[in-house]
Amino acid sequence: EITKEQQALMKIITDAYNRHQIPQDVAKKLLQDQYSAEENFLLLTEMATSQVQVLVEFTKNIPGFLSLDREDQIALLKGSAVEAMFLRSAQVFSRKMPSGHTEVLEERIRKSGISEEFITPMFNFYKSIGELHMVQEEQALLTTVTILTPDRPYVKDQQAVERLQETMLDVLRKLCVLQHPQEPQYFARLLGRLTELRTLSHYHTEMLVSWRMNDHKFTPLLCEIWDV
Ligand SMILES: O=C(O)c1ccc2nc(N3C[C@H]4CCC[C@@H](C3)[C@@H]4OCc3c(-c4c(Cl)cccc4Cl)noc3C3CC3)sc2c1
Repeated sequence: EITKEQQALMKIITDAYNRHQIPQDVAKKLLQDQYSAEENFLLLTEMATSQVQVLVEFTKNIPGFLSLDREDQIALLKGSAVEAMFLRSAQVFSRKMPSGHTEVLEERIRKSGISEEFITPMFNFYKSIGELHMVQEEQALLTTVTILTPDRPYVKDQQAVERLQETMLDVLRKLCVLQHPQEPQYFARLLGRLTELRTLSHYHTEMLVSWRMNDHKFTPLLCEIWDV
């Protein structure tokens, strides 16, 4: 079962995950009433920028992350940002936000110049995450496992990242057994979502290319993290 230090590790990560959220005044902008494709893109850009800042702060709280090689830290963030943002935003869709953010967010994403071929897998993913009914510790640990993926481009010391990721996977595996005793395959299903995330990340690269071709502008932070 889960050891004392694994409990402590899980608490640090879950507290950090809950502490670092998009500021409510930014999220509330979803409810403003302009709904043009241009307006939606601008709003999504602002929210993605805020989400990246939140993600960087969360990542700095992952025990051991700041001891990694500095350039590897950057490579892990760049390589996992989209996947971590899909996971984080999946909670918005599965939590059925009381403030009605869910409906307007879906509406704005569907009407922001993203081709239908990417919209369908995107919302299928959101649905498949919702069906897992993850507890917040599982959400925080799954995001942490995604960030600590050793085979991202340009990572030099993959062993160091692998050691960290394995520590987190061990806690997540035990947590899944505890939280979902009737579902022995639950942990495997969670890891299956990480495969789906990689596919979405490839679609996302195409989304960026298509936005660029239509002369859409991104913020400096998004340009840096997504090399656009
Ligand atoms: O906690 C809340 O209340 C809350 C409410 C809404 C909300 N929307 C959030 N988003 C909206 C958007 C979709 C999820 C990831 C990003 C943050 C943001 O990304 C938009 C985006 C994406 C993107 C999309 Cl459309 C879907 C999934 C992931 C990404 Cl990165 N790609 O490029 C962009 C910008 C247009 C350049 S986080 C959040 C929290």
